[in-house]
Amino acid sequence: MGPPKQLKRTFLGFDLSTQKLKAVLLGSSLEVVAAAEVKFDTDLPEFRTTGGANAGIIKNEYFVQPVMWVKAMDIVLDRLVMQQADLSTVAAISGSGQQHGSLYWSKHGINTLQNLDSEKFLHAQIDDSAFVVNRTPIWMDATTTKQCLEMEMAVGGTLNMVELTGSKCYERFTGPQIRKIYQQRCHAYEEASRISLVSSFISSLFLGSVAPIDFSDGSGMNLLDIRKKNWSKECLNVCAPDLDKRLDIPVSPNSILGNVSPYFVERFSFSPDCKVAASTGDNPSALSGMLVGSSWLTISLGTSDTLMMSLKEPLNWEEGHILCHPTETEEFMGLLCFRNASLVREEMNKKTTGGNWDKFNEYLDSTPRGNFGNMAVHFNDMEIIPKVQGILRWNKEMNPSFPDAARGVIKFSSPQIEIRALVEGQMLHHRAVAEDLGYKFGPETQILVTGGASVNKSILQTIADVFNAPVHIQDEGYEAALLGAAYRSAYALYLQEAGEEGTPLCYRDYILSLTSNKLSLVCEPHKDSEEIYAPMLLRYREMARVLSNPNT
Ligand SMILES: Nc1ncnc2c1ncn2[C@@H]1O[C@H](COP(=O)(O)OP(=O)(O)O)[C@@H](O)[C@H]1O
Ligand SMILES: O=C(CO)[C@@H](O)[C@H](O)COP(=O)(O)O
Repeated sequence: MGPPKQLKRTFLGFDLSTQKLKAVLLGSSLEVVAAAEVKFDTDLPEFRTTGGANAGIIKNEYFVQPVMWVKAMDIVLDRLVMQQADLSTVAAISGSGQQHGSLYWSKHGINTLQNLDSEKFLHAQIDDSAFVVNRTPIWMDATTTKQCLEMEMAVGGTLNMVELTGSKCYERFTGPQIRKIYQQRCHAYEEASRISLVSSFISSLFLGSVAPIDFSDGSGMNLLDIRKKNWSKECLNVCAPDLDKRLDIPVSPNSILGNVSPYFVERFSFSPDCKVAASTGDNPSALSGMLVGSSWLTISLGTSDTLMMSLKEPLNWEEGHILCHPTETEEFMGLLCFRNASLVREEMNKKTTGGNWDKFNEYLDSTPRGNFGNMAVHFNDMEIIPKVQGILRWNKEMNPSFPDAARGVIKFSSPQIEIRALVEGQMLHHRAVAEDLGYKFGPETQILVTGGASVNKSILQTIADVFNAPVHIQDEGYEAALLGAAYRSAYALYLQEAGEEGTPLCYRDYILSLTSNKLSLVCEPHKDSEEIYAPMLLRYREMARVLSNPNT
């Protein structure tokens, strides 16, 4: 007799983020059984991405070809199989997707999705003709200022948009992006039978039909009423005509959407009973993968740097975002996203050390906290908060009464000082934005960091010092967004199986009852951190102001 069914169960999670598609297979104790990834720049060079994205000819325009993501799915599944991953044991699947990006399905594409031939690769079937927009906008795109203004004006102003959807209109949010396509490529909009987010696209592939959008990732569109957890008719109307049909009704991120499509049963031996759960955005998924209490601040250092926190009630933030919570579905999450993050650190690393992170850390560690008064703000691309672009360096004498130097013409005297000024400047920026929105850092603050750069202890130490709080990482060694996807699939299945009977455990209790994934304290702030960084926070704010208004 084989082991009981429960013991053989595994859970499959995907994270389709900016630079990679990652997959993880978790066993019944949520331990990692197999993992694989596909890096777009290097594994799929034919798509010519840099940092996972294609830059357009217009300033601040970024897109990808959706077929790249389909091809990546073919490869990542093959890589799992090569590791002897037994996909017949998968009980449920879910995904995490970079937020805000959108895909526009043609009628033909939907038909293909529903009738996949298991003898062929996905990308040989779901090809360019499956989408009516083949340069599909992703979160890095910031070309929709006009549409943002129009949408806000049509709902009665910025505050009304914030009150309704949890965010003012942001260029990368999906609503303004859809409106731009409707205005500039009216024919393509008309031909688009359905619109997916990157997250719901992952579920769609496995379901064999276009999956609904979950209301946590749906909160990143400027279209969802975050209190009602449904589309706001007002926002849909001011965005584009007949949008409700193209979006379908949003669902809870804890939903099971159906069984895996026959394609995966025939090609990869998935069980026909394997369930496909709703996928969600990578930041909500990261919060789901970080099993901490609501008082923790969580930080993801992915392509973007993001700060996330759980909130009982939605706040009316004029900057930043309030999203529906991905697991405690009556609650909310706060999200602050910063564009100038890993790619800026990476560029500095290339320039100063030829791309050697060990050397980068050696340089960072060789300079004192506070950097002898040298500070920098690096907004290489237009930052999200504040909406400013440019680089500014100040040494200790520099202040706003030296406007010429303030324009960033001076470079520091050594790579060591450059690197510390960059990393301290980024973290001061993140802290200042959070504080300015009312987030209180105090002796009780604890931070959990995830994302690609969370392996870097010297950056984590700078975070501990600038935020004056202990920094932890998860022991598992996999990123929280990816783990969160697999965890959520397990929970969605548990809820479905619990049915109407009894009171099911809440997400955190259920996941903690299965997993032994622990946190490790990696860095404590130095005793004099507040003394050093409190005045630098004030100086950072002044630098951001000067950068916004160079003539003042
Ligand atoms: N040792 C390191 N130190 C600092 N940053 C690192 C290190 N290793 C990887 N990274 C950064 O991690 C980023 C990728 O993070 P990841 O979370 O995988 O991105 P995404 O999820 O957005 O695709 C890279 O851009 C790289 O700069
Ligand atoms: O735009 C946002 C959040 O609002 C970004 O955080 C994207 O969700 C991309 O995430 P990463 O690939 O950087 O993890």
